[in-house]
Amino acid sequence: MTTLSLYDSLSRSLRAFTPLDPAKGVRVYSCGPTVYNYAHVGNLRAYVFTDTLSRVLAWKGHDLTHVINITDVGHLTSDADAGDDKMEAAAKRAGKDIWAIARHYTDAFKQNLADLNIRTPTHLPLATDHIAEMIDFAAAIEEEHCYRLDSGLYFDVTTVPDYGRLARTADDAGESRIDPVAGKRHAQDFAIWRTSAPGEKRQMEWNSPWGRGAPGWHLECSVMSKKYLGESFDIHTGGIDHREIHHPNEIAQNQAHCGCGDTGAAFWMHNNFLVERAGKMSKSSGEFLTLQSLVDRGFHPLAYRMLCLQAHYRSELEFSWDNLAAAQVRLKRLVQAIEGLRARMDAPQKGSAAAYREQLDAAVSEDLNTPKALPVLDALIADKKVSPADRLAAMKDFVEVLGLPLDTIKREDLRTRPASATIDEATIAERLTQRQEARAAKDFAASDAIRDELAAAGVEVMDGDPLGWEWRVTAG
Ligand SMILES: Nc1ncnc2c1ncn2[C@@H]1O[C@H](COP(=O)(O)OP(=O)(O)OP(=O)(O)O)[C@@H](O)[C@H]1O
Ligand SMILES: [Zn+2]
Repeated sequence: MTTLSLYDSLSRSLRAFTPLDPAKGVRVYSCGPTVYNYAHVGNLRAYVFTDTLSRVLAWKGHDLTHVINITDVGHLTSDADAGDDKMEAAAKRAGKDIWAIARHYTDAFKQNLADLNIRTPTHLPLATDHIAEMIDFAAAIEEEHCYRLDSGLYFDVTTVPDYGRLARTADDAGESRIDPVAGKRHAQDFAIWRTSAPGEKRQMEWNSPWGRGAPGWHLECSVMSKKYLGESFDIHTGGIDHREIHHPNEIAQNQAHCGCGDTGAAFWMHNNFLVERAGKMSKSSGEFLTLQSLVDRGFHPLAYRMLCLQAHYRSELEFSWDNLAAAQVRLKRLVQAIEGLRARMDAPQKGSAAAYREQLDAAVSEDLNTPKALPVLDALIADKKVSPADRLAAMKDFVEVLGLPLDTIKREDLRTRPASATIDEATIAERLTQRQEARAAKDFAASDAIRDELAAAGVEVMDGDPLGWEWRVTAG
């Protein structure tokens, strides 16, 4: 197979990937969701990306350990040291038990992963299950790297070499984004333990050598990556917002803890944003799209996966309903073509499909270039010089690598009804049969009446549709 090259944000270059310690397989850590709300589809782009990464690694024969953590404490409303804990703020707003909120959104996140055919990571650890280890980690670096303030234990970023090398904004403009905390030695110093203010009522707090309080968000990832993957592991991922503050701070803690220059991961990889016309999709800004809201509009979750795969993970991707609809059509065309191949399995053997596997390998080995791999799949499915059976066999590699379950998904699965539709599939099928009968009997008044009835229920009849779709829902 071709050597895999991956873009490392720290060296700002494409580098050939080889496992740090082949005996340990490949170890990957991905910053997980903050479970104070549903993940928006932008957040989910980050996990489609990590899933592509882990699928490519597994396909190339690596034994993978993948961690996605659940941030159920510590992430403040600003990535810098200011604001409320996002979890506490959400619980207060909803007047609910914070643990119930965390559980609810964690379950919803797991469902999102399943719906997008994202492989279940090896570990999905909760930050709140690792408080004792976080306290140990902080205690171990306290003397040489930290100082105490009334508001908590702070990390002095000048105690490690090259702080902020990862960030693109480690200049004056960047620093100004960090809100001041009284007494901090340097603007970029950050809390690794936040002590509850006198009179502050937190639902989640723990005793520590620095008073009752909660861990800092950056500390969690250093502790959980070290626990599940070791002090040095292969790849750390996150969205590009993490390149600026969260990951530089994780790196600083890792360097402090190992007492060496090691940043923790051999590769630091970042996916670009899903944006809307108005800008980055963001949970904190209030309005955002969940996977369920796409389903409610009649889209299959895998249409969203297809949309993600059509863009390179390091490019910005613009979300629009038209783009999503086009991705769903592309998926439908593939599924329809594959159903056609399945009907012709006894056709005689012809040329070989081996070249397609090589082209797939070449595309994804080039920093996971999925937009380049998709046309290879189209070409394979359409190649009349290869027998249908061989095309279907060769397709399995694409299924594995791209995570589109083309071997099991059916056309009907892709015909999702919007939640607002007032009619079910069986009724639609029944009406369409009656309409065909009316047309056969040249009773066009009856046939038109049925079409109008369906239109009123949000279903458009598609006569002569080349995809053989018969009907579709009108955007509801
Ligand atoms: N619009 C986006 N496009 C792609 N990835 C994103 C986007 N927004 C956030 N991410 C990534 O999603 C992952 C989960 O982030 P997390 O749940 O902590 O988001 P958040 O900071 O609470 O949400 P937001 O930034 O939307 O307020 C992170 O890797 C983050 O970098
Ligand atoms: Zn993290």
